[in-house]
Amino acid sequence: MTTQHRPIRSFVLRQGRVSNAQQRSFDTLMPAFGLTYSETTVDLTQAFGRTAPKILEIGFGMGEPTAHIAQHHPENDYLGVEVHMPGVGSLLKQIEELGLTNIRLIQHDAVEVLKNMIAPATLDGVHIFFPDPWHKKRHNKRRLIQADFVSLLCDRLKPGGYLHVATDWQDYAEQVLEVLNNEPNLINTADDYAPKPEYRPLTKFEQRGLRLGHGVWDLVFKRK
Ligand SMILES: C[S@@+](CC[C@H](N)C(=O)[O-])C[C@H]1O[C@@H](n2cnc3c(N)ncnc32)[C@H](O)[C@@H]1O
Repeated sequence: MTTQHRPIRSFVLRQGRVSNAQQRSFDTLMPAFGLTYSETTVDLTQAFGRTAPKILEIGFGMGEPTAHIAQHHPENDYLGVEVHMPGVGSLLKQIEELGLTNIRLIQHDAVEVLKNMIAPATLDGVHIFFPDPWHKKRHNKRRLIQADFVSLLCDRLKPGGYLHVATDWQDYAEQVLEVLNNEPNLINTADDYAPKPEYRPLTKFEQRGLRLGHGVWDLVFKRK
């Protein structure tokens, strides 16, 4: 176990302009796989056209883990929320290439989506992989995982549903652990950090980081 603070992936994610291919995927596939943000709750059964476990992913970035997980778990439906348009285009392209039918996307702020579009007790799981670390002390308050946000997540999770957070910043991991431990509606599935669940793929950045001795922390909690 390492105690370094260097990020493995956070700065690797390309936050650049939308490529032509991403734009094309966005234009052609968003009508089929995208949900428009609205201030009324969405019927997820209708949106996916079937009854199946519904997993929300917040901030999927370029979407490789999302596509991988959806491909290997066709029994589940995955709702991805991301603000970054090249990422949305990139995941749509993977949906097309892999022929996936169990992903829907919303390009919007996930906090507003949770508040307004997701009905209470509807989610079977929530994935938050490598949330922006906001590593400067004065920016820590911008971090997504805070007590109010976690309480909102708990309200939207079904009893028995899970929350899975992964981060490569040790001090963020410690903060997440503290916030989740303090949420009365959650119970830790491990003593503190969890082993990486089988479904979360190791990306090449993570593999490289692990080879260099950097750490990644998974936290998996269950809704009571
Ligand atoms: C460090 S990246 C990680 C991306 C991806 N999960 C991964 O593992 O590669 C964090 C992502 O969260 C997205 N994000 C941050 N705040 C968000 C919010 N409030 N709603 C939706 N997406 C958000 C950012 O646009 C960014 O793509």
